[in-house]
Amino acid sequence: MTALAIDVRGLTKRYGKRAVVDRVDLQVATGRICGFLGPNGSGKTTTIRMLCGLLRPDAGEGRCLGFDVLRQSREIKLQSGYMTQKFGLYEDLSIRENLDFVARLFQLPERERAVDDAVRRLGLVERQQQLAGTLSGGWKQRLALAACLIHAPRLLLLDEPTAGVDPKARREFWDHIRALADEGMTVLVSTHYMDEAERCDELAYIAYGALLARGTAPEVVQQAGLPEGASLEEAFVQLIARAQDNFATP
Ligand SMILES: Nc1ncnc2c1ncn2[C@@H]1O[C@H](COP(=O)(O)OP(=O)(O)OP(=O)(O)O)[C@@H](O)[C@H]1O
Repeated sequence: MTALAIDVRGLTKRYGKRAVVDRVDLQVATGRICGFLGPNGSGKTTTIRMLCGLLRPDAGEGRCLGFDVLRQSREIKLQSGYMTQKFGLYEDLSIRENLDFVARLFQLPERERAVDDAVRRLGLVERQQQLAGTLSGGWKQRLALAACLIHAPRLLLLDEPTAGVDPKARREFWDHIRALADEGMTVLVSTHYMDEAERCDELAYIAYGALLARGTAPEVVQQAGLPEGASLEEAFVQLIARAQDNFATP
Protein backbone atom coordinates (compact mmCIF):
# COMPACT_ATOMS: atom_id res chain seq x y z
CA MET A 1 0.00 0.00 0.00
CA THR A 2 1.20 3.55 -0.78
CA ALA A 3 2.39 5.28 2.37
CA LEU A 4 1.09 8.62 1.11
CA ALA A 5 -2.57 8.59 0.08
CA ILE A 6 -2.28 12.18 -1.14
CA ASP A 7 0.99 13.40 -2.61
CA VAL A 8 0.70 16.45 -4.86
CA ARG A 9 3.03 19.30 -5.70
CA GLY A 10 2.43 22.66 -7.33
CA LEU A 11 -1.30 22.11 -7.77
CA THR A 12 -2.69 25.17 -9.54
CA LYS A 13 -6.10 26.19 -10.88
CA ARG A 14 -6.69 29.44 -12.73
CA TYR A 15 -9.94 31.15 -13.63
CA GLY A 16 -9.10 33.88 -16.11
CA LYS A 17 -5.87 35.44 -14.96
CA ARG A 18 -6.44 34.62 -11.32
CA ALA A 19 -4.91 31.54 -9.70
CA VAL A 20 -7.57 30.50 -7.19
CA VAL A 21 -5.29 27.64 -6.13
CA ASP A 22 -1.66 28.52 -6.46
CA ARG A 23 1.14 25.95 -6.34
CA VAL A 24 -0.26 23.90 -3.46
CA ASP A 25 1.87 21.06 -2.11
CA LEU A 26 0.02 18.55 0.03
CA GLN A 27 0.97 15.20 1.45
CA VAL A 28 -1.31 13.09 3.64
CA ALA A 29 -0.23 9.69 4.91
CA THR A 30 -2.56 6.71 4.66
CA GLY A 31 -4.92 6.44 7.62
CA ARG A 32 -4.54 10.05 8.74
CA ILE A 33 -7.17 12.76 9.11
CA CYS A 34 -6.00 16.03 7.61
CA GLY A 35 -8.07 19.13 8.39
CA PHE A 36 -8.24 21.64 5.57
CA LEU A 37 -8.86 25.14 6.84
CA GLY A 38 -8.99 28.61 5.38
CA PRO A 39 -11.28 31.61 4.95
CA ASN A 40 -14.26 31.57 2.57
CA GLY A 41 -13.13 31.58 -1.02
CA SER A 42 -9.57 30.58 -0.20
CA GLY A 43 -9.51 27.60 -2.57
CA LYS A 44 -10.45 24.59 -0.43
CA THR A 45 -13.27 23.27 -2.61
CA THR A 46 -11.26 23.82 -5.78
CA THR A 47 -8.32 21.90 -4.30
CA ILE A 48 -10.55 19.04 -3.15
CA ARG A 49 -12.15 18.80 -6.59
CA MET A 50 -8.72 18.58 -8.22
CA LEU A 51 -7.66 15.86 -5.78
CA CYS A 52 -10.65 13.65 -6.49
CA GLY A 53 -10.34 13.94 -10.25
CA LEU A 54 -13.38 16.18 -10.86
CA LEU A 55 -11.36 19.21 -11.92
CA ARG A 56 -8.23 19.15 -14.03
CA PRO A 57 -5.36 21.19 -12.58
CA ASP A 58 -3.76 23.80 -14.87
CA ALA A 59 -0.37 22.99 -13.39
CA GLY A 60 1.16 20.70 -10.84
CA GLU A 61 1.55 16.98 -10.51
CA GLY A 62 1.18 14.17 -8.10
CA ARG A 63 -0.79 11.18 -7.02
CA CYS A 64 -3.86 10.27 -5.02
CA LEU A 65 -4.00 6.66 -3.85
CA GLY A 66 -1.02 6.05 -6.10
CA PHE A 67 -2.89 7.25 -9.23
CA ASP A 68 -1.73 10.17 -11.34
CA VAL A 69 -3.99 13.20 -10.71
CA LEU A 70 -3.66 14.32 -14.35
CA ARG A 71 -3.99 11.00 -16.15
CA GLN A 72 -5.89 8.63 -13.87
CA SER A 73 -8.83 10.66 -12.61
CA ARG A 74 -11.23 7.79 -13.30
CA GLU A 75 -9.34 5.43 -10.99
CA ILE A 76 -9.19 8.12 -8.30
CA LYS A 77 -12.95 8.73 -8.58
CA LEU A 78 -13.69 5.03 -8.23
CA GLN A 79 -11.62 4.68 -5.08
CA SER A 80 -12.44 7.89 -3.27
CA GLY A 81 -15.57 9.27 -1.65
CA TYR A 82 -16.39 12.94 -2.09
CA MET A 83 -18.92 14.68 0.11
CA THR A 84 -19.92 18.07 -1.25
CA GLN A 85 -21.02 21.06 0.80
CA LYS A 86 -24.63 20.73 -0.33
CA PHE A 87 -26.82 17.73 0.39
CA GLY A 88 -26.86 16.07 -3.00
CA LEU A 89 -29.19 13.12 -2.51
CA TYR A 90 -32.83 12.72 -3.48
CA GLU A 91 -35.19 14.17 -0.90
CA ASP A 92 -38.17 12.20 -2.19
CA LEU A 93 -36.40 8.85 -1.90
CA SER A 94 -35.93 6.97 1.38
CA ILE A 95 -32.52 6.50 2.96
CA ARG A 96 -32.36 2.98 1.61
CA GLU A 97 -33.49 3.98 -1.89
CA ASN A 98 -30.88 6.74 -2.01
CA LEU A 99 -28.12 4.33 -1.04
CA ASP A 100 -29.36 1.74 -3.52
CA PHE A 101 -29.31 4.40 -6.23
CA VAL A 102 -25.66 5.27 -5.47
CA ALA A 103 -24.77 1.57 -5.40
CA ARG A 104 -26.31 1.23 -8.90
CA LEU A 105 -24.25 4.17 -10.15
CA PHE A 106 -21.11 2.37 -9.03
CA GLN A 107 -22.45 -0.86 -10.54
CA LEU A 108 -21.65 -2.73 -7.36
CA PRO A 109 -22.01 -6.48 -7.82
CA GLU A 110 -23.53 -7.09 -4.37
CA ARG A 111 -25.72 -4.05 -4.09
CA GLU A 112 -28.03 -5.20 -1.34
CA ARG A 113 -25.18 -6.19 0.91
CA ALA A 114 -23.36 -2.91 0.30
CA VAL A 115 -26.53 -0.97 1.24
CA ASP A 116 -27.04 -3.13 4.35
CA ASP A 117 -23.44 -2.52 5.43
CA ALA A 118 -23.68 1.25 4.92
CA VAL A 119 -27.02 1.46 6.74
CA ARG A 120 -25.66 -0.53 9.66
CA ARG A 121 -22.32 1.25 9.81
CA LEU A 122 -23.91 4.71 10.10
CA GLY A 123 -26.67 3.66 12.52
CA LEU A 124 -29.42 4.19 9.94
CA VAL A 125 -31.20 0.83 10.30
CA GLU A 126 -34.24 2.16 12.16
CA ARG A 127 -34.70 5.01 9.71
CA GLN A 128 -33.88 3.32 6.44
CA GLN A 129 -37.44 3.70 5.08
CA GLN A 130 -37.65 7.39 6.03
CA LEU A 131 -37.68 9.91 3.18
CA ALA A 132 -34.39 11.80 3.00
CA GLY A 133 -36.25 15.10 2.72
CA THR A 134 -37.77 14.61 6.18
CA LEU A 135 -34.42 14.05 7.93
CA SER A 136 -32.81 16.66 10.20
CA GLY A 137 -29.48 18.17 9.15
CA GLY A 138 -27.45 15.75 11.27
CA TRP A 139 -29.16 12.67 9.85
CA LYS A 140 -28.81 14.02 6.33
CA GLN A 141 -25.07 14.32 6.88
CA ARG A 142 -24.96 10.76 8.10
CA LEU A 143 -26.81 9.60 5.01
CA ALA A 144 -24.43 11.59 2.82
CA LEU A 145 -21.48 9.92 4.54
CA ALA A 146 -23.08 6.49 4.09
CA ALA A 147 -23.47 7.27 0.38
CA CYS A 148 -19.77 8.22 0.19
CA LEU A 149 -18.81 4.90 1.74
CA ILE A 150 -21.00 2.59 -0.32
CA HIS A 151 -18.27 1.65 -2.81
CA ALA A 152 -15.68 1.06 -0.05
CA PRO A 153 -13.35 3.94 -0.96
CA ARG A 154 -9.86 4.28 0.49
CA LEU A 155 -9.86 8.06 0.60
CA LEU A 156 -12.57 10.43 1.83
CA LEU A 157 -12.67 14.04 0.70
CA LEU A 158 -15.19 15.86 2.84
CA ASP A 159 -16.06 19.47 2.05
CA GLU A 160 -17.45 21.14 5.17
CA PRO A 161 -19.44 18.02 6.03
CA THR A 162 -20.83 19.37 9.30
CA ALA A 163 -21.74 22.93 8.32
CA GLY A 164 -24.97 23.87 10.06
CA VAL A 165 -25.16 20.62 12.03
CA ASP A 166 -25.73 20.71 15.81
CA PRO A 167 -22.86 19.91 18.23
CA LYS A 168 -24.10 16.44 19.21
CA ALA A 169 -24.53 15.35 15.59
CA ARG A 170 -21.16 16.87 14.74
CA ARG A 171 -19.51 14.88 17.52
CA GLU A 172 -21.14 11.65 16.35
CA PHE A 173 -20.11 12.39 12.79
CA TRP A 174 -16.51 12.81 13.94
CA ASP A 175 -16.64 9.57 15.90
CA HIS A 176 -17.48 7.86 12.60
CA ILE A 177 -14.62 9.63 10.83
CA ARG A 178 -12.15 8.60 13.53
CA ALA A 179 -13.35 4.99 13.45
CA LEU A 180 -12.87 4.93 9.67
CA ALA A 181 -9.35 6.36 9.96
CA ASP A 182 -8.53 3.74 12.59
CA GLU A 183 -9.41 1.15 9.94
CA GLY A 184 -7.00 2.74 7.44
CA MET A 185 -9.17 5.30 5.66
CA THR A 186 -7.42 8.54 4.74
CA VAL A 187 -9.53 11.65 5.25
CA LEU A 188 -9.14 15.20 4.01
CA VAL A 189 -11.84 17.33 5.60
CA SER A 190 -12.47 21.03 5.22
CA THR A 191 -14.01 22.84 8.16
CA HIS A 192 -14.38 26.24 9.76
CA TYR A 193 -14.82 24.78 13.24
CA MET A 194 -11.85 24.98 15.60
CA ASP A 195 -12.97 22.01 17.72
CA GLU A 196 -12.96 19.90 14.55
CA ALA A 197 -9.50 21.17 13.62
CA GLU A 198 -8.34 19.97 17.04
CA ARG A 199 -9.60 16.48 16.26
CA CYS A 200 -7.47 16.15 13.13
CA ASP A 201 -4.09 14.42 13.06
CA GLU A 202 -2.69 17.23 10.97
CA LEU A 203 -3.78 20.48 9.37
CA ALA A 204 -3.32 22.42 6.18
CA TYR A 205 -4.17 26.12 6.17
CA ILE A 206 -4.88 27.87 2.88
CA ALA A 207 -5.59 31.53 2.08
CA TYR A 208 -5.67 33.39 -1.25
CA GLY A 209 -5.11 30.02 -2.92
CA ALA A 210 -1.73 29.48 -1.24
CA LEU A 211 -0.93 26.99 1.48
CA LEU A 212 0.33 29.02 4.46
CA ALA A 213 0.95 26.32 7.06
CA ARG A 214 0.96 22.56 7.37
CA GLY A 215 1.51 20.05 10.12
CA THR A 216 0.19 19.11 13.54
CA ALA A 217 -1.64 21.74 15.59
CA PRO A 218 1.52 22.69 17.59
CA GLU A 219 3.50 22.90 14.34
CA VAL A 220 0.92 25.24 12.80
CA VAL A 221 1.05 27.42 15.93
CA GLN A 222 4.82 27.53 15.60
CA GLN A 223 4.66 28.36 11.87
CA ALA A 224 2.38 31.27 12.74
CA GLY A 225 5.19 32.59 14.94
CA LEU A 226 3.22 32.14 18.15
CA PRO A 227 4.46 30.68 21.45
CA GLU A 228 3.73 27.11 22.46
CA GLY A 229 0.24 26.75 23.88
CA ALA A 230 -1.33 29.48 21.73
CA SER A 231 -4.65 28.47 20.24
CA LEU A 232 -5.19 27.36 16.67
CA GLU A 233 -7.64 30.21 16.22
CA GLU A 234 -4.92 32.70 17.14
CA ALA A 235 -2.56 30.96 14.76
CA PHE A 236 -5.02 31.23 11.86
CA VAL A 237 -5.70 34.91 12.60
CA GLN A 238 -1.96 35.53 12.62
CA LEU A 239 -1.39 33.61 9.38
CA ILE A 240 -4.16 35.43 7.54
CA ALA A 241 -3.00 38.82 8.80
CA ARG A 242 0.46 38.10 7.48
CA ALA A 243 -0.92 36.85 4.17
CA GLN A 244 -3.10 39.92 3.72
CA ASP A 245 0.02 42.08 3.40
CA ASN A 246 1.33 39.81 0.63
CA PHE A 247 -1.77 38.81 -1.31
CA ALA A 248 -4.63 41.26 -0.80
CA THR A 249 -5.54 43.44 -3.71
CA PRO A 250 -6.23 47.11 -2.84
N1 LIG B 1 -15.87 27.93 -11.80
C1 LIG B 1 -15.33 29.05 -11.28
N2 LIG B 1 -15.13 30.14 -12.03
C2 LIG B 1 -14.58 31.26 -11.52
N3 LIG B 1 -14.17 31.38 -10.25
C3 LIG B 1 -14.35 30.33 -9.44
C4 LIG B 1 -14.93 29.10 -9.91
N4 LIG B 1 -14.95 28.22 -8.87
C5 LIG B 1 -14.42 28.87 -7.82
N5 LIG B 1 -14.06 30.13 -8.14
C6 LIG B 1 -13.45 31.11 -7.25
O1 LIG B 1 -12.30 30.53 -6.71
C7 LIG B 1 -12.11 30.97 -5.37
C8 LIG B 1 -11.95 29.76 -4.48
O2 LIG B 1 -13.21 29.12 -4.37
P1 LIG B 1 -13.41 27.80 -3.48
O3 LIG B 1 -14.85 27.42 -3.61
O4 LIG B 1 -12.40 26.80 -3.86
O5 LIG B 1 -13.12 28.35 -2.02
P2 LIG B 1 -13.41 27.67 -0.59
O6 LIG B 1 -12.17 27.86 0.22
O7 LIG B 1 -13.92 26.30 -0.76
O8 LIG B 1 -14.56 28.62 0.00
P3 LIG B 1 -15.71 28.30 1.11
O9 LIG B 1 -15.04 28.15 2.44
O10 LIG B 1 -16.55 29.54 1.04
O11 LIG B 1 -16.43 27.10 0.64
C9 LIG B 1 -13.31 31.86 -5.02
O12 LIG B 1 -12.94 33.20 -5.16
C10 LIG B 1 -14.33 31.46 -6.06
O13 LIG B 1 -15.17 32.53 -6.34
